[in-house]
Amino acid sequence: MHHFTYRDGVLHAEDVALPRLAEAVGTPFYVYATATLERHYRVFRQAFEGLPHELCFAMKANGNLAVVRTLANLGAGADVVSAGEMEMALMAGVPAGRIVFSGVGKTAEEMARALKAGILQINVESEPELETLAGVAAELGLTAPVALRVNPDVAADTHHKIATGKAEDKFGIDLDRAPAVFARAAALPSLEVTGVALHIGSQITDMAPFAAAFGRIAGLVEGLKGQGIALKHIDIGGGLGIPYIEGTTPPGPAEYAAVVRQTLGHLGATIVLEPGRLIAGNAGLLVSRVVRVKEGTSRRFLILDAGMNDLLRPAMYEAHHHIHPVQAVPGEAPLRPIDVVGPVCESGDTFARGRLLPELKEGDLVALGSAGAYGAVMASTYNGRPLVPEVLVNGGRFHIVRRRPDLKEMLALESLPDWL
Ligand SMILES: Cc1ncc(COP(=O)(O)O)c(C=O)c1O
Ligand SMILES: N[C@@H](CCCC[NH3+])C(=O)O
Repeated sequence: MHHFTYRDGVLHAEDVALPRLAEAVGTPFYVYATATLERHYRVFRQAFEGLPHELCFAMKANGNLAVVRTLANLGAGADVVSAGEMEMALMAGVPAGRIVFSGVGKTAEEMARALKAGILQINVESEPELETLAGVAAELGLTAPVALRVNPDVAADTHHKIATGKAEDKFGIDLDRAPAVFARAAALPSLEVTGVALHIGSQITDMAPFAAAFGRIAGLVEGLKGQGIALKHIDIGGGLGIPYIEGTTPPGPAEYAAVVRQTLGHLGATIVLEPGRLIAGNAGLLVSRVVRVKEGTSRRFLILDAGMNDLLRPAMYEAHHHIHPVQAVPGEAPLRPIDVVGPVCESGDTFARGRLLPELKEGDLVALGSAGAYGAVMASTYNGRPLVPEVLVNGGRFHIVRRRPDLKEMLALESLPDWL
């Protein structure tokens, strides 16, 4: 069941011991477990069995080439939000016909690239975007497959920075404007209206907002049918939350799929799913080494070689990530509260405050859990720190999918003007 487990006294990713991996790759690094990715993908699809659907993995959660290839091999499509993500999806082997393109700020150039690639659908988020897309398609002599992203004005109980479905959020077309915009889209000859899209936020662990939003969309779809606009696709976005805290079990794909069946199942459309976090989140760890332990006057600090630039979520969303000592800890080992921090020069570079951990010392390895989604993709080189490697394990083997650049390579992107 679990693909990160203690064996022979140390934490393993599948059959690879993390200390061995750390030796080979150097710390910090991200590691992803193939078996977990595959299991999450299968469980999600099984929940929707019998309902026509297309699963487009949200690449913003994890754009690692080997992760996306693993999912593409199982039949996944991709939800992309930039030309860069689209090219990465194609490179990973996702067929163009399984790619949907979302986002409020697509440029005309990005639209043209998507149309030339022949993707499944462009999810348009505003009236001006619709007009631009119609123009781009007409100029290329192509027909753009379009879904309109609607804002259902539903509050999702999640961190305010990742809620997207309220009227005041920048995403989607207001529900009451939607019929008119659909009519306009249907009248534009370079567009083919294929569907409606929504996405109310991320890390949602309560099914009620999904039910409310899907119910509103069902009403819209029925109204449009009366208007003579039949939709092939209902793209319900992503957003299903995962357990970050060990031992908690938020509703999973089965409960989510039940809501989808109840609210949208009768409409006969293909449901497009865009899960990101649920597929990749608990399939990844960030492995880091203890640089030193500092006993302050008021607090104790465990200083890691990974920082907020490598895993931004705690600093940005006060997110909780489990911290696993890589060396197995005997059951009776005393636990003491300690602040787990990185080396970056900001107090926000804190992974956990007062976390109960066994005694750890310089050189020990720890693994930050649930780091497979919105981890490496949100990393930066802040404080002159190179992006860390990403490794995929599969059974007993591993592959470094992205290696650590050396400082020379990192600096090679910079140059000085000749007048300085
Ligand atoms: C349009 C869209 N689809 C899918 C996702 C993926 O969401 P999650 O990782 O929460 O499943 C997001 C991010 O929240 C999104 O903005
Ligand atoms: N980056 C966020 C999720 C954003 C979802 C994007 N729409 C997180 O780490 O939780």
